[in-house]
Amino acid sequence: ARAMEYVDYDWELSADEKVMRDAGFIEVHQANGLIWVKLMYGTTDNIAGYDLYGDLKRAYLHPSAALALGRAQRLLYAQDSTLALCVKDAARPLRVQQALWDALPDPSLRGYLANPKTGSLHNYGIAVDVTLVNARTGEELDMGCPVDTLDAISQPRYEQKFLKEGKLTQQQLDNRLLLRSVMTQAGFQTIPNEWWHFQTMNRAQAKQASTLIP
Ligand SMILES: C[C@@H](N)C(=O)N[C@H](C)C(=O)O
Ligand SMILES: [Zn+2]
Repeated sequence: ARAMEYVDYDWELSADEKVMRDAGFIEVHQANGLIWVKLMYGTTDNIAGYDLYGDLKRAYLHPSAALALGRAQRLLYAQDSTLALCVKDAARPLRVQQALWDALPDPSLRGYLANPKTGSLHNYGIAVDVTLVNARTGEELDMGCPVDTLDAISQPRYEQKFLKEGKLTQQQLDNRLLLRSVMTQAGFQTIPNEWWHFQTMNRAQAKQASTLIP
C-alpha cells in the first residue's frame, strides 16, 4: 500500500469539527454540493453581534438532517434550478447556545431561542436554519425579514394576518412557502415561531439518536 493512503486529514478540521465528525455528523456539501453555506454565527452580523464560531467554518448535521437537506435541495432544483438552499446555521455547540442566550437583549425574546439548560436541537445536529438564494450569486431571496429577526413578522403562524395587513407581500410569502414546501417534502418539521428553522425529530428522539455537541 502507498504511504498516501495512511495520511490523516485531521489537521484540516477544527476542534468542533472533530467532535462533530466523531459524533457521525455529515458536512452538508457531502449531502449536496449545490447548497450554499453562510454560517451567521461565524460573522459579526448576528443577534450576538460578534463571531461565535471562530474556526468552525463548515456546516455539519446528524445524518437524518443532512440526508433530508440533500433531498430538499434536489426537490428545489427540480422545481426551479435558478434557486438554491442556503444554510445559515446547522450543528451548533452548546457553549454557543449559552453565548446566544446570554447575549439576548431582552428575556421576552427567549421564545426565539432554546434554553441551553435543556439544549437546542441545533446542539444535536438535528435542526437547520436555512433560506433560499439565487443559485449563481448567493443573493438571498426576500422573505419579509432576515433570518433571526426576533419579531412576530418571523412567525409562520401569523403570516396570513401580516399578508392581510400589508406587512408581508404575496411574493415574500410565496418565497417562504416554496422553502417550506421543499423542506417538509424532504422530511423536515417546521416550528411556529421561525420561518427559517427546520428539524427532523423532537428533543426526546434527538437525545436517543444523536449526540449533544458541548
Ligand atoms: C436563534 C435561532 N436561530 C434558533 O436556532 N432558535 C431555535 C429555537 C433554537 O435555539 O433551537
Ligand atoms: Zn434554528
